[in-house]
This record gives sequence, structure tokens and C-alpha cells, in this order.
Amino acid sequence: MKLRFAPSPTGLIHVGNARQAIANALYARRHGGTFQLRIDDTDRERSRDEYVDALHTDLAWLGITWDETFRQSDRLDRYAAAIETLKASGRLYPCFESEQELASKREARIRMRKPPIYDRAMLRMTAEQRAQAEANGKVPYWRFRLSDQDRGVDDMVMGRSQVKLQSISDPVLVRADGTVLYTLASVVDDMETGVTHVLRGEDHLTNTGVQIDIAEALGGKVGQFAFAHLPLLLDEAGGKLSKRFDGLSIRALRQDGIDPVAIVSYLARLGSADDPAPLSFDDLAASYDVRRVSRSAARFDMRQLLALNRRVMHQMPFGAIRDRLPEGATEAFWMAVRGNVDMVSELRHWWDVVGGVIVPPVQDDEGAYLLQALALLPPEPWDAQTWKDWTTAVRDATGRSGKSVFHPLRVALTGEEEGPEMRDLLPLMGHDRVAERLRIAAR
Ligand SMILES: Nc1ncnc2c1ncn2[C@@H]1O[C@H](COP(=O)(O)OP(=O)(O)OP(=O)(O)O)[C@@H](O)[C@H]1O
Repeated sequence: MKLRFAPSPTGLIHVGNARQAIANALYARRHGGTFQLRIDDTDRERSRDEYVDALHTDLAWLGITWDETFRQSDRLDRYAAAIETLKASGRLYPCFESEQELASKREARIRMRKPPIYDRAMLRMTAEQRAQAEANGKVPYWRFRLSDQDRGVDDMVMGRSQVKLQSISDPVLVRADGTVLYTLASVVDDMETGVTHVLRGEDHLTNTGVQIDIAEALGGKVGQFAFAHLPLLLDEAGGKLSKRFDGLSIRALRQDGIDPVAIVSYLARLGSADDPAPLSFDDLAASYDVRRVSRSAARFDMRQLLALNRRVMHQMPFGAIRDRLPEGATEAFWMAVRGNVDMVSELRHWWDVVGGVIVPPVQDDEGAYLLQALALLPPEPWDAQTWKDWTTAVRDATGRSGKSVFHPLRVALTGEEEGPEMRDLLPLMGHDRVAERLRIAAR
């Protein structure tokens, strides 16, 4: 069994692309198959080496590894050989119509209430007519003559469908400049490199019948590939994702401090019958079933991802995050704050709270209370019991109770209404810092 993820290096991969990469990698792992990374860079104008590098970095960061990889631009000779085969069997035929001519033909067919597909006029062209066109300086592009049969596709997500090839235009597979189109290159690669399962976005669904037809024309077997088309992922507003706007790129999420385990766990189960849970790649693979993916479009929801990220961080041992913590941060700090952050980037703030400078807000009418609390602050050494001892003394001295004891102190010491346990934060802050903040907040 072999699966492949085949992105074009035309921008930074987004969560929709990553969803496909993850689905393929999980399926391959679950069934002991090979996972191939194919770089679809035949579009020389839009493809960039820097995006190939970025793709490698982003996949590696997500923890997705591949067993083999290649670039389509290194296999142009293989596509040329396939083109010759199809020409020799008469399945590829030269065409000379311009865009304008095709557009007016289409309009005429619509007026005649015929389906606006290509009329195969060039199939009927004689050798003399062709010679004449070439003598006039015209260079042909090449269409693939689709067979007349219907093609049945059993899709693991979309179910069974019947593609009527007669209602599709013969696709152009070779441009006038000799370059090959994706539709052909993809089939040649899948056949020659032994791909068995094609998991990809729904945007490729309409290609499937055509690709099966091309594969057969190149000597492939019917049913050679198993297909699964996953619905496209939409952004929160229901819009399309694009590699050209990088808001939901893997890179941007990484820079925001989201953990890769949360991203992979979220995308693996988004839009499926299984609830997202923070799991390792192997655990996700063990239960991965593409048939449980829903047919309807899924929406990316940042709140769900953050909730999952919070769960991932809550379970994370110090050793796994040490490198991403602010410099000097200790294990005690991490254990105190890890249940209270959605993202790594929020840690900076809590590090300033315990070890740096914050400006606590002035609290109206609480000045006298805060100074009373300051006077009762016990001497160091402090431990997890100190907060309880201190606030009990404050409560007894002031006659306050409940939230009115704790809340002004928390706000004065952290600048926040809520957060990690004060019991854990207090020893990390230390006496002098606490005293200083109480003084400032009491002004
Ligand atoms: N929004 C999306 N949701 C899920 N999968 C997607 C989405 N967009 C693209 N894909 C899938 O990502 C894989 C990689 O495709 P590709 O690199 O062509 O992506 P693309 O975003 O459509 O890029 P481009 O705009 O450059 O064509 C394909 O399987 C494609 O179906």
C-alpha cells in the first residue's frame, strides 16, 4: 500500500493542506503503508524553492515524516514518454482552436441547448488540414480523447458515483509550449511509483473519472486506485482557504505558539465522527478511519483548536517544553501555569508576573485593605502553605470574607482577574516583589 501527499510549492501550506497530509500519513501508518511526499512543481511560474523548504520544515514540525519524496520537475522525461504512448495510440490529438474560438463555440452550443463541452472538431481534421495549420505557424496543444463509457468511482468518503465521461470535455494534457498538465503528470506518477490509495481534497473529485480513463489508456487496471476525497476545510467565516493569505498557515499557528500535537489532533478528527482529543501521532493512527470523515464541508474553529491546545499544554511535562519557555523559567513555574494557558505565547506574561515587572492596576477604594495585607505579609521562606496562612491572617484582621479577601490581592499581584493558583505563584514571586506590587496598587 502506498499513499501520497502532493502539494504545489506555491505558498505556505494552510490547515486545509495539512489536513490532507495528516490524513494520508495516518492512513499509511495505520495500515503499514508507505507515505510519499510528491512536490507538484510543474507550474514553473508559481512554484518556488523556498516554499519546498518551508513545506519540509512545516511537515517536520508537525511530526509528519515521509518514506520517499520527489519533485515532478525531475520526471519530465517520464511524462514525455507517456505523451508519446498516448499519441501513438491515438488517444492524444492535436488542437489548434484559440480561446476565442472555443468561447464562441461554447456560446453557440448553449444557444442550441447542447451541453457546452468541446465538440471534438479537431478529431475530424485531415492530415492536409493539420499540415496547413502548422504551415501557417500554428502550434498544437493536445487533448486526451475520453472513452465513451461511464466510470464508476467508489469513494471511501463520498460514496459511489458514476462519472459520465461523455458530458466532460476532452481534457488538454499538453500545452502548446510542450508542458504537461497536472492531470497527466499525476496519473503517470501514481502509476509508476506504485501509489495504491489516493486521499485528497474534494476539489479533485471531478478529475477522478478522467484520471481513471487516462490510467487505463496507459495500461493501468480498472480499480487500480482506491479513492477518498475529503471535503474542503473552510475558514471561520465559511470562506475558501488560500496559500496566498497566510492567516491559517501552519507557520502562522506555530508563530502564535500553538503546539503541533494540538494541530495534528484537531485536523485528524475535524469533521469526523470522532471527538478531537490530544493524542500522539501513533495513537491517532491506531484509531484512524477515513470512512468516519463527514461528506460535508468542515469549518476551522480557532476556539476548538485553542481548547485542545490548552489540554495538550496541561499534560505536558517540563522537559518537553523547556526550550520554548522564557529564559530562566523553572519547572516550578511551568507546573504552576501550565493549566492556565491556551498558547505558549501567553507564558511570557506569566513569567513577568512571577519574575519580572508588571504594573498592577490601581483598585478604587482598596488602598487601605492592600496596605493592611502588606503589613501582615509573612517573612520568607515561602512555600505552598504561605498563601493560605497569609490570607487567613488577613481575613481575621479585616473581618472580610470570601472573594473580597482574595480578589483584590490577586489583581494587585498579577494584574489579572483570574489565572494560576495563587498558592503556587506566591513563592515564585517572592516577598519583595509582592510587597512592591501591594504598595503600587494601594496608591
Ligand atoms: N481548503 C482545503 N481543505 C482541504 N484540503 C485542501 C484545501 N485546499 C487544498 N486542499 C488539498 O491540499 C492538497 C494539496 O493541494 P495544493 O497544493 O494544490 O493546494 P491548494 O491550496 O489548492 O493550492 P493552490 O492554490 O496552489 O492550487 C490537495 O489534496 C488539495 O485537495
